[in-house]
Amino acid sequence: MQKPSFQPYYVKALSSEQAQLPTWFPSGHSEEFQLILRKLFERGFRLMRKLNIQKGNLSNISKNFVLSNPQIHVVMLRRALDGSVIYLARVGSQVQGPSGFMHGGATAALLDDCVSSAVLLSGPFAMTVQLNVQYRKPVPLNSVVVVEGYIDQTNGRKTIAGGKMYHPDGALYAEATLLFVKPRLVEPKM
Ligand SMILES: CCCCCCCCCCCC(=O)SCCNC(=O)CCNC(=O)[C@H](O)C(C)(C)COP(=O)(O)OP(=O)(O)OC[C@H]1O[C@@H](n2cnc3c(N)ncnc32)[C@H](O)[C@@H]1OP(=O)(O)O
Repeated sequence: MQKPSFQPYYVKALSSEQAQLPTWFPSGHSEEFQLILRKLFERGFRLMRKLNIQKGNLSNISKNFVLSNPQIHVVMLRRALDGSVIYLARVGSQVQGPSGFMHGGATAALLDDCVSSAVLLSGPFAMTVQLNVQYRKPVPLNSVVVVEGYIDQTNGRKTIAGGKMYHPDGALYAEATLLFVKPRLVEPKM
């Protein structure tokens, strides 16, 4: 199933009414960042809280490479309608690959993490076994990116999923297709 790209509903959201942000909305972000978050709320995304309660086997996420990384500040949102997940992320200066731009491995990790969140929050524990990233534009350091993760289809223990990384104006930085497999035996702790 082909998911609609992020851009059309992002652009459409710009014309709709302002959503009311919760009082616990993290402060200190740019106006641009707050505008995107507001628009996402209007599209039905909700900030995830109390993750360890919702998914007991994910209670260790504070050690997650991406979510605990001081160079990658993430606000996670999820849409109940289809389980897709949005990461609003600010990438710092020390995730450099090419001079002035984000390392491709960091881009891949961010995509993998966002899509993994969509998969893990939608079903049983599964691990990435394939990650195919298409890099479309270099991502500047010290910038805000919007990452979308969604499930395409699940067939038995296998889930095919996808992710996209955008500039806040909707320009595509990178896109990925992923294959997840639910382990046959033990469920590793994340
Ligand atoms: C929410 C809060 C935030 C939470 C945020 C948290 C985000 C965390 C994100 C972390 C994401 C990661 O980095 S995960 C870490 C990187 N990934 C890994 O380390 C996974 C390493 N791989 C494995 O351990 C293993 O392959 C398993 C356990 C996944 C599967 O082994 P298994 O259980 O023995 O299954 P097995 O029989 O081999 O395979 C089952 C089926 O899948 C197919 N299959 C298996 N591997 C592959 C493959 N690479 N490519 C194609 N197909 C494959 C097999 O052919 C088979 O198909 P058929 O014969 O049935 O048709």
